[in-house]
Amino acid sequence: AVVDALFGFSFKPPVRPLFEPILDALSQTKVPVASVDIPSGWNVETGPPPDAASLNPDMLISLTAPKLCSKYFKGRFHYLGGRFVPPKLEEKYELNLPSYEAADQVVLLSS
Ligand SMILES: NC(=O)C1=CN([C@@H]2O[C@H](COP(=O)(O)OP(=O)(O)OC[C@H]3O[C@@H](n4cnc5c(N)ncnc54)[C@H](OP(=O)(O)O)[C@@H]3O)[C@@H](O)[C@H]2O)[C@@H](O)CC1
Repeated sequence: AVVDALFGFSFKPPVRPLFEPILDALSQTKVPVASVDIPSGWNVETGPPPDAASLNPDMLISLTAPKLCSKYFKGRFHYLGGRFVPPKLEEKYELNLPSYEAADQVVLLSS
């Protein structure tokens, strides 16, 4: 698998030309791609760019809490990691995080 951790929630489209070949390779490869938090090139809320061939990873590992763009994820496995949110913060922002099993650091949200 290829781990995609190039851009996250601070990415502002359009991608600068220097990075275009990397995003093209990521979106065209037949090797499964595992994206960390935000698939590179996606908007944190609105997801894949509408006017470009975008990256569609096979796996998404959301961090802390799934971002809005995760509803556009069509791959096989969606995990959540980042088991460090204090309960008071979780309540304040109504994060409704799932329960982690035992000492697990990730939880499978959908497959
Ligand atoms: N912070 C936290 O509390 C937490 C953070 N977390 C994690 O960190 C991730 C966010 O990391 P991040 O904010 O450091 O930025 P990220 O989006 O990975 O990269 C920015 C870089 O991209 C560049 N760049 C931007 N646009 C570009 C373009 N069009 N074309 C080319 N380059 C462009 C930009 O360059 P610059 O504009 O500064 O020159 C900069 O170098 C987030 O997704 C989550 O996974 C979580 O664990 C939760 C807690």
